[in-house]
Amino acid sequence: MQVLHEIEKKIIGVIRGEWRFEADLPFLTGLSPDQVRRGIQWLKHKDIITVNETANIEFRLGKNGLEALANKLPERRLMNALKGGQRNIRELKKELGGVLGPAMGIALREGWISNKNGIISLEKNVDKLPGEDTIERIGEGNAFILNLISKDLDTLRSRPNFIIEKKHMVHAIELKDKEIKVDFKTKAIDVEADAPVTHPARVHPLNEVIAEIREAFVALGFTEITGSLAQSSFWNFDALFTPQDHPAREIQDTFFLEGIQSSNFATPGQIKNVSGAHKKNWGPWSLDEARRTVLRTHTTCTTIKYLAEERPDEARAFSLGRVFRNEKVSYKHLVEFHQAEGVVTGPDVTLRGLMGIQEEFYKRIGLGKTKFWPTFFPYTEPSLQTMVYNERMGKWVELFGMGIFRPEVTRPLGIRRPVLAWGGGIERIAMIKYGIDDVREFYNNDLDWLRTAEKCR
Ligand SMILES: N[C@@H](Cc1ccccc1)C(=O)O
Repeated sequence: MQVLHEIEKKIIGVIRGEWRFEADLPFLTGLSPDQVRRGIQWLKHKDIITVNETANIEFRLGKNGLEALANKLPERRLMNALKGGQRNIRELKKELGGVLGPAMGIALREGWISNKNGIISLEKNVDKLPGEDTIERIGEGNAFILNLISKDLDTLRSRPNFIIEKKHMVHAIELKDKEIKVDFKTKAIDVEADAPVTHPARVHPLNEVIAEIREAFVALGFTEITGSLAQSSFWNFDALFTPQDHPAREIQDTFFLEGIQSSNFATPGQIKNVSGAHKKNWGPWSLDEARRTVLRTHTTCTTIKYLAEERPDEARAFSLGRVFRNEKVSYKHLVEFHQAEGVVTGPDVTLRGLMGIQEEFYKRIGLGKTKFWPTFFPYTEPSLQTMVYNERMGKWVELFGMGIFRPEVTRPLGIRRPVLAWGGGIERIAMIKYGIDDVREFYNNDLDWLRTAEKCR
């Protein structure tokens, strides 16, 4: 028993036992042409009906046809002119003008008239000349081939400008199984009906995760901050109390923009104070080194620049974006990837509070078991690392680095309140959520994967 939509039932109701033209179905069913079109598509897809397409030809009179309708066919006019007896061709020419030629051609060929040295006489009286019937039937309107006698029509079709033809495609609808049983009482929509698989546009899986992280931050009351991808070494390293001979500042870890020295990147006061902290701890400090432009190696440069510029008493801010590291590409490393970074400052922020925010944040982005581990960053003290348990791989993976900014970072920039900060790779989170083991998968543009990738919880 087929469960069908109301529209389908109405169509089946009128094609039981006989085929119908699609064009007649709106009248027969009371459906709109649009509903009929849809219903036919559904029924065809369900293999309940067959649709046969044929061409129907519509005929109208052309210029010469209309002229014949008004004044009769040229050969008829000629024969009428001969009814009273034979005539001289010159006289006829005066009377009939341009139509005399074609009229003589046909009438002579058919033996209706004869021509003896320019004297024309009628040989035979013909009641209905070929084509006269068709011209009458079409008249000034139009007609389909069913209403016409094809032999009569054909004589006119071969003459120029008598008949105009227009092709219409018509669809004849027929039931495949004449005995089909339709339940006329059941529900209107069959939610289990097969439907073709479609692949509507979707957001890239990585962008989906980025959007989700952004939403989690916003829900926790954070405001988004942004920064440029190219930065002075000053903001990427020096302001973050990273010594100028630190290994991270080596060419094999960082992409330097060759020959581009940053200028006006900080105020003289900021440069004086930051360099002061460096000199006090490690001796000589080079302004040229601080000027070297780098592709930012982390989003923490956006955080510190924001804090130095705004010096907020209280703030919750976050940034998301691309970072670059001169690393060998592998299943877990890309040279270009994304980081998420959060920062909180206020009169009474604490390390405990930082851990609380982390737990809330991970819960919101759907990560499971997490734990904290002590670690080291040049700019935070204490420093922690969160690890998240990857159920599928059965192992702990590093997630965010975090800590409280050292006074050597905050004091030179006039930041008075304690600052909590954390940051880490977005691809890593996305790998856990999408259950993939190779980070390169996000950038392979594998359509099959992009179409079917689903986040696992
Ligand atoms: N910038 C660190 C993370 C971090 C951010 C903020 C504070 C401490 C650590 C990284 O790249 O991994």
